Amino acid sequence: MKKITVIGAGNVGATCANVIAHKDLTREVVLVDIKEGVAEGKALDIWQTSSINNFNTRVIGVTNDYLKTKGSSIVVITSGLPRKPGMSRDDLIKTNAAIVKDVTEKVVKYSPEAIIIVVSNPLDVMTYAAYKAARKHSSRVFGMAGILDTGRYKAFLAEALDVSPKDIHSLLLGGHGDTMVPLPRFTSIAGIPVTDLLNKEEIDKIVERTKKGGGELVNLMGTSAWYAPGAAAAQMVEAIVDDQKRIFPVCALLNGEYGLHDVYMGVPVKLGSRGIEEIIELNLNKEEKKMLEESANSVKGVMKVLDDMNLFED
Ligand SMILES: NC(=O)c1ccc[n+]([C@@H]2O[C@H](COP(=O)([O-])OP(=O)(O)OC[C@H]3O[C@@H](n4cnc5c(N)ncnc54)[C@H](O)[C@@H]3O)[C@@H](O)[C@H]2O)c1
Ligand SMILES: O=C(O)C[C@H](O)C(=O)O
Repeated sequence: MKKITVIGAGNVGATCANVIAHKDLTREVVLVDIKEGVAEGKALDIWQTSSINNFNTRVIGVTNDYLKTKGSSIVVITSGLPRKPGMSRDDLIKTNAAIVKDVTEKVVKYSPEAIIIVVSNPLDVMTYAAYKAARKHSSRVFGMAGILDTGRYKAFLAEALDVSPKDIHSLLLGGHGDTMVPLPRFTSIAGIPVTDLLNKEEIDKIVERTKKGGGELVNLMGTSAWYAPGAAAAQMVEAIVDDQKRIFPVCALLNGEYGLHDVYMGVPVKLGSRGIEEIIELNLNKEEKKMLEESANSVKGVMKVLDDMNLFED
């Protein structure tokens, strides 16, 4: 049985631990937070739903006690500030980079073999920071955003078409920001191309709403989303625990794929027990390539801010 740790017991971390427990993937989930009592309380609350929701997974909460995370196979990092209305995800970099570096070093000390899934924002650059801090192969350090972003895209499409979201398949590339690249050309409803079912104007409207999907929720709630993000990270955990070889858009380190180097961004990957087992390269048209390049430039701009912070030796 694999031990799973979730760092950060706030909105996303607690939701993720809760969904993992409901899936009954493992015996033990450790939830860690820096705030005294928060992880302990939420873990106990989740555990007390076990007889109601019919699962065995024991969720244990700890305050900053990494010894309890020892030997974890998978660690999800959600610690860090969420944005407020008027902020971009990139505005979080200074605070969250220091947090992500610190927690990753502690995680790796006690669980050197762990696969790390980063959720903290700005996602692509925080995943890069975790990769630098973890000093392990990039197939074992990656980020969650694409499942969330395609989840939003599918929800909007399901509503527009009045069909089940379960029948919608789609892909998305790029950074987890307003330059993300949803791909209508790779979107189908039970195999039927979406372009046969909706006109360009209707699709464009849904693509634009998807790109700003995080901000829409921040404006509604005063903080960012958690149900879909927590469930999306749990779906990645499930694919790894069960060696499912699922194809998901995941924030991965690119080393030449899509003509990009040394940058973390969303691309389709095969996810299994070894982490990222393959990065899938799509045959993009000129317009899609241009949008991906723009997205990469935007992520690189934020990487420069991280570099200037001099948190890492090399
Ligand atoms: N990748 C995505 O798609 C996605 C989606 C949603 C949220 N996020 C990001 O996830 C992060 C968490 O969001 P949230 O809504 O759960 O925020 P939150 O404020 O509800 O929770 C964050 C938690 O992290 C804890 N924390 C802070 N520093 C810590 C440390 N050093 N060690 C352990 N715990 C620490 C806080 O005490 C808090 O409980 C944010 O950065 C947010 O932007 C990313
Ligand atoms: O939008 C945010 O700040 C949080 C997250 O990245 C999201 O897309 O919900």
